[in-house]
Amino acid sequence: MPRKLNLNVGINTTGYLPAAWKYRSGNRHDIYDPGYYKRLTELAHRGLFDAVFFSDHPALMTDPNSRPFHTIDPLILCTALAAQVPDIGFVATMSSTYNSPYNLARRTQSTDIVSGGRLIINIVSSFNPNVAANFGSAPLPSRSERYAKASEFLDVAKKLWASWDPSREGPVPNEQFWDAASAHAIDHVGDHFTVKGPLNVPRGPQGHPVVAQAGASEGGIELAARHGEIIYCNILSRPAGQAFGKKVRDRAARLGRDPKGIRIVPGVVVILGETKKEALRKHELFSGAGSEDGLIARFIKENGIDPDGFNPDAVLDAERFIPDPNRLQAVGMGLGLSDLLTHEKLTTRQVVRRSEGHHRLLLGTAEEVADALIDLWDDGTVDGYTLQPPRAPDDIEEFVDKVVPILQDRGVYRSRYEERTVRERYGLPFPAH
Ligand SMILES: Cc1cc2nc3c(=O)[nH]c(=O)nc-3n(C[C@H](O)[C@H](O)[C@H](O)COP(=O)(O)O)c2cc1C
Repeated sequence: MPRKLNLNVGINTTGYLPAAWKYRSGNRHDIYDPGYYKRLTELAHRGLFDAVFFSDHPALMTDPNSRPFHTIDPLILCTALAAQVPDIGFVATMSSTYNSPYNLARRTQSTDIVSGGRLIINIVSSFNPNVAANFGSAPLPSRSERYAKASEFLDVAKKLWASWDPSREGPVPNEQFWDAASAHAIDHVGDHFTVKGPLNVPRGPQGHPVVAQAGASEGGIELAARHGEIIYCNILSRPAGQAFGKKVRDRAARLGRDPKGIRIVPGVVVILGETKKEALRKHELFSGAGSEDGLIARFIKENGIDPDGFNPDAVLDAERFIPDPNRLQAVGMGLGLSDLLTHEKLTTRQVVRRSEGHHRLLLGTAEEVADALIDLWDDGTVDGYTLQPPRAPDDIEEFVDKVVPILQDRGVYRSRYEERTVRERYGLPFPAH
């Protein structure tokens, strides 16, 4: 089967860019209206996306000038949407630090069965202290502790997902209801979890939900290599993308895992215009910066640079932007920029037009955007993208109407849904027991 471009689309609240809510159609109550998410999912379905994507932090953002980005629980929402919109898949972000393996394995396997094999779970270890504060008085565990727990969490979840397999049933005597030997205890005893099992939900149509992973620190790469089937990341250029993909796949091979079971699916922010100039102007508005100077001023502030005497047209030193591996925020979010500057000599004025919200920024006409999307996909640097629209529904609708037809004309994107499960759509292997 010819290789096709995989596309997910983020549909959190009003869209990906915090300040872009001022330029969207709709009202502020959309963010907790199930009907609104149904309309977004139907729009994504019309665009034949592989899946809609929900990032998540179980904490309310309370900045009055920005929209809360995470509201209704993603797994609940995905389950409800799966009953209303056919074909399309669902990515629910869930924390391995603030969940239990048994409950998460049960809930996700249940959604995967209910949806007919359309669930992808994006396992994050959570890095936000406001999240930690909602789960007891203990501070956020260190990154290394979080990732050690995340790895064991997924080991346990996979054992549970495979623990009851009706296909293992033998002949069932008349007086018996079922062959209980088809369900095995897992008797897991580890550093972080003790779980007997079996799971009281049987194996689903995908074996288990597809496992996505975000986070690109050392711990994030290890988790991706061990368990990640779809890697959601920040890739701003070809050399950076190839280096990232090689790093994850080489680590997977060293761990005895077939790297062919890994798809690199970075985020991408697309802002379309009838002309490049129009797209540049929309970027200045949707980012909240107001102008190119505003974008530069924001960059200086976000990176703690002394504005006095700063020259936005001087080439930036990549070393200066390598994120502290122990910083609180996601290291992966910061690595995108330092990787870009490692491979390309760029000034601030150039950089602010290459990345928005830590993701690769594509500004231009539909043709130019389609060319850029195909560019990194064609040679295998990436397997697809998670489109992060500045505004929902507006930028999703524009992408579906203007960019999808070009991708289809180029023969790189589906013209109809064919495979039943998201695992099949991504060409991922069915998990062994
Ligand atoms: C592209 C991307 C998206 C992410 N989305 C989330 C998210 O929705 N929720 C979350 O808690 N962490 C998210 N993270 C952070 C990591 O998944 C994870 O929480 C980890 O603790 C920090 O990542 P790091 O390994 O890059 O430091 C994201 C990271 C990346 C690179």
